[in-house]
Amino acid sequence: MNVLEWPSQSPDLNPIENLWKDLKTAVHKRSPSNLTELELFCKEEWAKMSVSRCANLVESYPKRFAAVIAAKGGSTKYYFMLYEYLCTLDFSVFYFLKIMIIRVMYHFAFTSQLSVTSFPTVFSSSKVKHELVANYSHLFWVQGSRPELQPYMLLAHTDVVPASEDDAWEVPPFSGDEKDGFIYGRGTMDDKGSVMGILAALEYILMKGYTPQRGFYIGLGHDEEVHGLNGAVNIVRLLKERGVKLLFVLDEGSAILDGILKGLDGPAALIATSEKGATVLKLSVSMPPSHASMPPRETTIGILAAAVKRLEENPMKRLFGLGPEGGMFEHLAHKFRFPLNFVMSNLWLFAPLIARIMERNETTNAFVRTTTAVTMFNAGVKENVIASYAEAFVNMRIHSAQTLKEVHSVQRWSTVGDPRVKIEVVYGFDPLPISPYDETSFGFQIIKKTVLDMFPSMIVAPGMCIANTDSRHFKDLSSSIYRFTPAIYKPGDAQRFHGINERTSRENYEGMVQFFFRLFQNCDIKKLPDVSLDHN
Ligand SMILES: CCCCCCCC/C=C\CCCCCCCC(=O)N[C@@H](CCSC)C(=O)O
Repeated sequence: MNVLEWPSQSPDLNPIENLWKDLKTAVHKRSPSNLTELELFCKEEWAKMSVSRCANLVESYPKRFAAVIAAKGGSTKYYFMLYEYLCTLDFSVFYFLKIMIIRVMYHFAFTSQLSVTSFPTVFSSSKVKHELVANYSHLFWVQGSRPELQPYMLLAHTDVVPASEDDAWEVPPFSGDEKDGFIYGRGTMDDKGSVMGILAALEYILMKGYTPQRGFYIGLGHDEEVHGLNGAVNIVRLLKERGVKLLFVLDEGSAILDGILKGLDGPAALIATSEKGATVLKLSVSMPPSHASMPPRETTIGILAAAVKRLEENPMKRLFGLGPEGGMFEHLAHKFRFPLNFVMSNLWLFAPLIARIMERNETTNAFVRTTTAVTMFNAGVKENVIASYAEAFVNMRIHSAQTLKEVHSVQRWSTVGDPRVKIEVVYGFDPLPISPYDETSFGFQIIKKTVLDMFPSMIVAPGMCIANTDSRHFKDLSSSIYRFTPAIYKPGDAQRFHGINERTSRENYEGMVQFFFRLFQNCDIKKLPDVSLDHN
């Protein structure tokens, strides 16, 4: 049998697309007025699909196949007929989002690539220029009607950290399955949710015929989890060559926290104005190998393990209140319950006390200090040979009030403290500058306005990103770099980043699409919101 290859998501060849169309037509005729009705009508109409209709679709397969060959693998009239038909429908936001959710699940389940057919308007609009950078990253330019307005840029990334099916996920990590209102899968939070949210919002706004006044870029990196050295760095290089300066940049890196900061009444949207620096150190110990029956008093493994233990037992000093987290807690102070509201309003006095409370929890500890995480330890080749070499990798995230140089010297001279342990710097960079967040800061105020448009009573405050993002490569293109995803995270969610059961709720995904949809329009407003009317 000859096996023919074609893209996994080729609607021209996929009979299910026609059935989707039938389903949409039938459901649309019944005008569902809420999600429950929509679900019910979908199920009822699906059950009515006839066997003969399916048989016809299978029989017409050779015709569609021939058309795809004639189009040299490109789109055929079959796909565009389907798409044009969909465009004639009067989509409600509800209905549109439902389709987008089906698309995002489909994307997670079946393809690792951005599909032209998932966002047909984006990829066919004359207002949008798309280019591949370093083969796999995507750069979109959405042209505005007023070229004199400075453009802004949205960032997200398509790559993810590994996930193993052996790690007790509730659903397979690359299934994209939905369970109890959550879409599960590696990348749903970090950061394919943002990729899909941005593109879905762009698709929708273009379908609506909205022409933005202010042009904007969208950069989707493919190697953020390994420093963005091919993706983000090359996007920056291209933009620099083209003389682009950005009004602001918005990337992942912070979110709406609900119940994560103890004592805070209600959720808070934290727009990170900076991110920590980082360094990775390699510690290693070498000695000649020997027989396990005559062990030396200390082995490579023992020496290194002791050094690693010293690192864990001697965390870097508390710096709470001396970086942008100080401003964050002062902004939030009045929303804390008594006596925390009083304490938070007087950080000059109470910062050391708060730091001791915050360091007890691993998420809040990250705001207090430069963190130290031993992430890899390799040694030994045979169970009866004394290992000649042991190495450990130490991943540190540098608090804004510290420098890379200072961190290196503390680790070298006081904590590792054993000349037999060789210390090499794998990489390192300083904490990022703090972006402005006063009432004249366009980017910050527009992101804030967009959050408040969606959640009018939300507390919005400047925050700090405790991890690292692609946006750090953009600091020569803009001094206003913000990290924020409009997703609501609750206790337990922080552990899903790079952990198991990464997931996004339907509400978070819908919120993401709505947020970017509104942001595109808010960036066209002529006057910044009057912050004196701000009730936060
Ligand atoms: C790291 C997760 C912390 C979760 C804290 C919860 C509070 C903040 C809420 C949400 C925002 C989290 C955004 C995290 C973005 C993580 C991006 C990332 O993983 N980047 C890599 C980059 C590797 S290159 C050095 C990283 O390891 O930092």
